[in-house]
Amino acid sequence: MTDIAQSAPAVLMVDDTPANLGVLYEVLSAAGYSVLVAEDGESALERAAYAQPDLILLDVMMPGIDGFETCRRLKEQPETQAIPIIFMSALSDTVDKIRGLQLGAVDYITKPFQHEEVLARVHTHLTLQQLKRTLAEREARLSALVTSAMDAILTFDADGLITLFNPAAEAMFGCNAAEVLGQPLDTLLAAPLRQVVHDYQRQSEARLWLPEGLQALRGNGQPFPIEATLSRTLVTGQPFYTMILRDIEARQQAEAEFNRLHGLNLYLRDEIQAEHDFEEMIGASTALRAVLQEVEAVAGTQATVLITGETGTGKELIARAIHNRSTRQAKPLIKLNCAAIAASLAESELFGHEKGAFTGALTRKIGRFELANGGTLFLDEVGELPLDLQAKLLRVLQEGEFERVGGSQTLKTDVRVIAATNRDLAQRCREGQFRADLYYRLNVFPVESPALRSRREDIPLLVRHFVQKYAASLGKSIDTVPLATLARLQAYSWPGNVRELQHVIERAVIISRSSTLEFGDWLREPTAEAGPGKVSVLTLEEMEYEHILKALETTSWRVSGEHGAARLLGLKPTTLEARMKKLGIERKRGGFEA
Ligand SMILES: Nc1ncnc2c1ncn2[C@@H]1O[C@H](COP(=O)(O)OP(=O)(O)OP(=O)(O)O)[C@@H](O)[C@H]1O
Repeated sequence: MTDIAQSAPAVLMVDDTPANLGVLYEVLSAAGYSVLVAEDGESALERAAYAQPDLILLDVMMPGIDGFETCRRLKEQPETQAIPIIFMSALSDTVDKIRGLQLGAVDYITKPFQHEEVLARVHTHLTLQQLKRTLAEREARLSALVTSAMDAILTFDADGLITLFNPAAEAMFGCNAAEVLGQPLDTLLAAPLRQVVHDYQRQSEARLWLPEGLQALRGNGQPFPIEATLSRTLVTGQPFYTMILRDIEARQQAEAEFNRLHGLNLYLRDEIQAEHDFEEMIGASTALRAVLQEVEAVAGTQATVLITGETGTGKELIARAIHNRSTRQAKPLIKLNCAAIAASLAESELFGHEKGAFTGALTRKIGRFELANGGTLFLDEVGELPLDLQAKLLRVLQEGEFERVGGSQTLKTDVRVIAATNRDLAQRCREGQFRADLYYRLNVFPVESPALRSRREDIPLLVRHFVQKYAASLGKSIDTVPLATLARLQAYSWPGNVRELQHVIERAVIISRSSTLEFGDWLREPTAEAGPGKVSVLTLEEMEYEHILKALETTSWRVSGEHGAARLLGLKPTTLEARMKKLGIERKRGGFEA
């Protein structure tokens, strides 16, 4: 009997005659069954509930509750109702047989019985029972699969009527199974897909893959893109179809967004390249050559670099040159101007934030440290970084770890930091404005960007470079710079350094009407009228104060824009404002425009 089940099947015999029980016990045990016995209906109910036999042989005539009543109760109880019952009785009355079967018994054996007949019937019903169980199990597994599938699964018959519609299909189409079962599938398909399904029904292929390009219709008639498989099975000679669909609307949207961002990324890279890559560092002075040597030396290392120097001397250009010569050059160089962002937003700019981290954080934002992963982060005007952020910056520099604002997940990043400042950071440390530990961490490799007035021999080269650059962009041809102009340019002190020179040359090119550069009376030394002897009396700071004040008065206290003081001085508006603050230059009431 081992073919029926792994362990020996258990048979419960219920009979009030011990002799009958004895004989059957012998026969069933010899056939390999595990045999249980009960002498009356009551104990049969108890034993069956407890031992869960695979089959029950039940005598009809018994004292107390008879076999019929016992059968009725067994079929009533959930734990015993599935056990097949075979009645045994001396009665050959058809009425009783029918009654037994009506009560749920599977068979009937008449006493006296042949041993072989008993064994054959027991074996048959145990086999049937086992098959039923296997079938039920398979059905349960299949139904769980269909119910829990992420893809919509629907089946339809040869007439195109829907016969199954799983929960994923309900969610995808936005209608209940009850509404669509028995309805034509066509109502859920856009015309081209409908045609594909009809053609498929006429062909003999077992399976058809429908890649993207076709649309189904939601319950409200709204089309949406899908990809699907169609398959055919024969059930009792009739074709039966299964369609498994995937809604690819979200995926297509995500792909479109990815492409957009990828494109944007490439565009920005190109823009950055166009802006800066070809921006050579012009100059042949000893001071500039020394800087370029330092750039070459440090570029290949992973060392943090601190570039110091006055505004407009080319600190950003130096940072880009280091990045472009480093092993990180294929990855982005991301820039953050620490002076240009509000202190309250600086942390989120550096480290990003999670959605809902603060009012206005509507989506997750990726910070500069994440954007620069694998590449370089250029922290311009690092001296302006708020103190609390200096501590966080130090942690990333030391451990390569940080958290987004409002996030609990610790993120790792591999970023080389290049910082720049026009401040005296050591002095800022003494004033308690800058963390000394961060200063030492940044100052691993200091590079000093020389002021233009300390390398005047570069001025002619720079002038030629900017004249050519702006003339080309304006479609002009300028080949002569009068010696007197050059002499004036070389004599000037250039507090705004190369940026200031660049702007005055641009201005000159704009106004030039011939092939000779025309130059206006734009270069006003703050101390020019004081005479050469007195220049040394003024400190640099005093000179700067005077110069900025004059520029602000000339521009009616307008800081930014085409006619602003920043432009005139060759400074970034944010830098000018920072300098004004430092020097205590107050905006004039009423007359100031930012
Ligand atoms: N040696 C150079 N050759 C050509 N252009 C230069 C040179 N140095 C600076 N420039 C140009 O001058 C302008 C200012 O340079 P940059 O922004 O690098 O200065 P910076 O020191 O970072 O200024 P800030 O301190 O104000 O941020 C840029 O347009 C840059 O291309």
